[in-house]
Amino acid sequence: MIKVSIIGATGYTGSELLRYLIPHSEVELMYLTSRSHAGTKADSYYPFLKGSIDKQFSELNQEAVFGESDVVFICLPHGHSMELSAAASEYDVKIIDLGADFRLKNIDVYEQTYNVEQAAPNLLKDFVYGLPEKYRNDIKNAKYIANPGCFVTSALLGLLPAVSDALIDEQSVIIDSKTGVSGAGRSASVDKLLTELMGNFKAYNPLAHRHIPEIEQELNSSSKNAVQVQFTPHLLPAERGIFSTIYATVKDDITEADVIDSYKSAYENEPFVHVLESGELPQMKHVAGTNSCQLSVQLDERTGRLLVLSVIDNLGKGAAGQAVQNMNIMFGLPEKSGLTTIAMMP
Ligand SMILES: NC(=O)C1=CN([C@@H]2O[C@H](COP(=O)(O)OP(=O)(O)OC[C@H]3O[C@@H](n4cnc5c(N)ncnc54)[C@H](OP(=O)(O)O)[C@@H]3O)[C@@H](O)[C@H]2O)C=CC1
Ligand SMILES: CC(=O)N[C@@H](CCC(=O)OP(=O)(O)O)C(=O)O
Repeated sequence: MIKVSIIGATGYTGSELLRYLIPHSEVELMYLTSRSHAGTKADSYYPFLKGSIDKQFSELNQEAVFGESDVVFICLPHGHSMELSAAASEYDVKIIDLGADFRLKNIDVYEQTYNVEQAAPNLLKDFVYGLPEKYRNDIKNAKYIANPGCFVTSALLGLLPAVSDALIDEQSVIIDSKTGVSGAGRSASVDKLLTELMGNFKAYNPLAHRHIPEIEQELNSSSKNAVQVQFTPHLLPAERGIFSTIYATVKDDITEADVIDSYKSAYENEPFVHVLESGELPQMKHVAGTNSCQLSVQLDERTGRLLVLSVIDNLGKGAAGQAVQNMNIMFGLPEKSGLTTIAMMP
């Protein structure tokens, strides 16, 4: 059994991890840490876990958590993983960080984007970017994983085949994303109230969202030419889900058959990425609560633009599901272990 602990278990990604890890046949849960609810039973804090778990949250005791676990998921706000990972490096324990502290390889870019100092620069080279569809072989041998951002996952899965196979003008990419509100975490702010969200729809952080450098880092490392993206996120009155509508101009002579071949061959052996058939369109509900990504890929012959619709659950493939997929790969388990949930319909 793999001994697993979660730091920051009371948040949305922490509770989503529990939903995947409790039924996982190879996992033994060790410590679930919380500053604010140490001593509270997990199924009192989260009654949806009644009958599924008999554990309580505890304060973070680094010696116990890092000393007794095989792998620790860090589910804290950005900026908190650097010091913790440095402390963990004294122990024989793997780390999967769901935050952004080790995703950006360029220290200046990280510090400008997140407005904090990179306090553990020596560990950066040891963190593998946790997108299995791109880095599966590196993940197998990794000690530390930087789990990708949620918007970034939807954008990369929607664009990597086109960029790697040089099908599109690399400067023409537009990513128009919509997210459910759980992407912002569990601590409420006024703009996340039901009264502000219901019947409403709005953009935020246009031109400057913190996921832009992460998307460009990963597209550029798969491209011969420099890639630049225009990315605008929007907030939906929904609990979870990301729907990214992606446009890019195709290069001369590229046909729809080239595009479809590229995506089908990139993902034919991927357990969680599904390229839809012609005429099928993805919906957020069809991946809700799962680790799946559904992609619709079309070429508009009239405008010469590729249109990709990429749908994930921000808490699934965008966070906890992908983190469990990475754990499975790191420990040599079947990749779908604990991740076989099917979305609910209706
Ligand atoms: N929500 C999403 O869809 C996604 C989130 N992520 C990333 O995952 C990480 C966790 O996100 P999420 O679960 O949504 O966040 P939440 O805000 O829901 O939970 C974070 C938890 O961390 C603890 N915490 C909060 N502030 C601090 C602090 N200053 N010091 C120590 N602990 C703190 C809190 O637990 P307590 O007070 O009990 O200690 C809280 O429950 C973030 O880095 C986020 O950006 C990544 C992809 C998607
Ligand atoms: C609705 C909302 O606010 N979503 C968050 C993105 C989700 C997130 O947690 O960011 P990471 O994936 O980088 O960790 C945002 O736009 O900043």
